Amino acid sequence: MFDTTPQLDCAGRPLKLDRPRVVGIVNVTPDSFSDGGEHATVDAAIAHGLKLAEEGADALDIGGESTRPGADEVSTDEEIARVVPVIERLAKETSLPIGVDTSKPEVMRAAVAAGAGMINDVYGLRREGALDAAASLGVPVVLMHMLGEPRSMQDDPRYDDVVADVHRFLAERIFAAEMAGIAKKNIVVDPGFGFGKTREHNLALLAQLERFGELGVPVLAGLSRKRTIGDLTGREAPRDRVFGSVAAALIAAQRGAMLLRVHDVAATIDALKVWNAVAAVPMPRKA
Ligand SMILES: Nc1nc2ncc(COP(=O)(O)OP(=O)(O)O)nc2c(=O)[nH]1
Repeated sequence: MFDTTPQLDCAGRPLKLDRPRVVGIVNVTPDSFSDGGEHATVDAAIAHGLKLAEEGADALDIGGESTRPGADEVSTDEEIARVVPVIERLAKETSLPIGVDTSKPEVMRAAVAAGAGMINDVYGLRREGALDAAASLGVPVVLMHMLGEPRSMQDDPRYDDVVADVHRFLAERIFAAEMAGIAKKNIVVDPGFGFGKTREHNLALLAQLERFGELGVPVLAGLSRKRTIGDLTGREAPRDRVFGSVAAALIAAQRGAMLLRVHDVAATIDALKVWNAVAAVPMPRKA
């Protein structure tokens, strides 16, 4: 009997989507909003990736350029120098699917050559050459919504209807990806929490996350340690936003997210274990 459970084939490393899966974040950056500088060196990032794998992450996402509002641009060479050694070592020392969080085609190619099996692009493959690079690499892609550019996206984000607008954008990016030769089974979408959104926009997107399931591809949610969590909980420091982040991850899972991109892997996995146990309980037939 064929196993019909959807899964992503990340360069030979399967990521089964039979239940919400946890993607651990490894930022090899000096200035990430969430953990800037904590894992900025290659060795520190590798150690952090191994720790997240130990904690039970289902996949890792390696980023070499901060995408926070106002972040400094990183050159292609610098970004490659940051992520490739980390990807190489983590691909060797773990059996986890490894994503690269980049928008640059050259970084995508170098990362996949080093062992990455998924491309996570906050620009939704809109940069010059990105669609063709991703199509030629043949690995799953995460298409995320962002309003404008990181530098200015939070200045004064406005939408007619944020859920409908983001939904339309993602539908267009799925179409563009398929036209470029990316198979639909290799496409994941992400509403891009915090990428040109106010707190109200982020809450509307989370409340109506199920709408994105209509696009026919898995949904990834990345709320971990973000400003909206901080605003709601009064936790100024990102590392103090674990409980709020876990709550948001659970809500996203309940509303259809199959991939949860988080910093706090162990805490999120514990919460999902409780959620999965309850989700597995057979419910009595409705009369
Ligand atoms: N698909 C996806 N990718 C993302 N990459 C970075 C960040 C920002 O978070 P972080 O990586 O912790 O910070 P920084 O970009 O400052 O490194 N958020 C997302 C997200 O929500 N979705």
